[in-house]
Amino acid sequence: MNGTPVNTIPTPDLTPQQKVGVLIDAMPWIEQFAGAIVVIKYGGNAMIDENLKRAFAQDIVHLRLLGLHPVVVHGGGPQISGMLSKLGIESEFRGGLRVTTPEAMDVVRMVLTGQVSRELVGLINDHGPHAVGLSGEDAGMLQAKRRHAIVDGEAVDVGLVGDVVKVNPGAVTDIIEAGRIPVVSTVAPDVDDPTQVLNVNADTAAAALAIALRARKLIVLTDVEGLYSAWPDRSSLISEISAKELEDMLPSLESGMRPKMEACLRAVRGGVPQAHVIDGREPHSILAEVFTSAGFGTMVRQDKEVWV
Ligand SMILES: Nc1ncnc2c1ncn2[C@@H]1O[C@H](COP(=O)(O)OP(=O)(O)O)[C@@H](O)[C@H]1O
Ligand SMILES: CC(=O)N[C@@H](CCC(=O)OP(=O)(O)O)C(=O)O
Repeated sequence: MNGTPVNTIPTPDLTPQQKVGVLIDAMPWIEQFAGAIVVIKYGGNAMIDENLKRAFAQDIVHLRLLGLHPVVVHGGGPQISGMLSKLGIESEFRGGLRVTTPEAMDVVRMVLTGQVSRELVGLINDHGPHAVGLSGEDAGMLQAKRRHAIVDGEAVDVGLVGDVVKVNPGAVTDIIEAGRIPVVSTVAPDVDDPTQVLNVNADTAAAALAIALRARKLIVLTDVEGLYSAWPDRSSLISEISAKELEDMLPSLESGMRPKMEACLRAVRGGVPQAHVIDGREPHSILAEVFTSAGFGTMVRQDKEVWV
């Protein structure tokens, strides 16, 4: 860490007393999360403009400077779709997962590891030599098994799409222990044929990594305020939901929200105390989530313990 100041965004016109108040309010949270691993999934739909991407990179560096260990797992769905259409390769989603042909898989891998990861690593490293990019293929970090999508209750073949079945977090913990910030792309070798790589939904991979790293939080940044109980009715935002309640709700969820909320459920059932879905279109939403008591978006919590 070189301690370079990263607050390049002008602060609103607060009095010195108000500024101190903000700092004092944040102190208990800074203390509570010092040393904690927090996995942050940055969805492609939240990477909508340059200022937002820069604010995201700043927040990640702020977390590190405040003593947390952020691990970034990035998506890139819209960026992959853009490249596929530029190359004239057809692509469609079934049950929130991309139908991935061998031809599309080459593009998925190229865009995630060669484009989106490089850009995020570069933006974080504008603040110092913090970020290291790696993919599920590096140092045997992820192994995946081919999976189906579920559409109207039926299993549907989506090609070279995998679900994470094994995580070896050694490479990530090495980077964390060196004080740096891992930035993970979610392609992974097929456990049944290691010469084949599979396309892993980034929410799914983030959850698996959060469990393996015993993260204190999984934070998923997307392009809505959180989970709505009656989408698209925007008055139905859920601020908090238990794992059991979410499990009951899952079959009714559609499009990208299904894998996202499955991932949150998987994370909390796997021991991560909290999973959050927050609006990545709001600058500095990560800091608001971690360091304020008001919270932000939708929090998925573990089921309350039942005492008998
Ligand atoms: N119940 C719901 N609550 C919120 N968003 C929903 C819901 N159902 C479907 N969606 C859709 O899911 C989208 C987020 O998923 P996705 O597009 O895959 O995002 P990302 O790229 O961040 O992973 C939202 O933009 C919204 O259109
Ligand atoms: C299997 C599958 O659907 N993989 C995703 C991987 C990228 C991703 O998850 O990106 P977002 O987080 O931006 O949606 C895809 O091909 O789009």
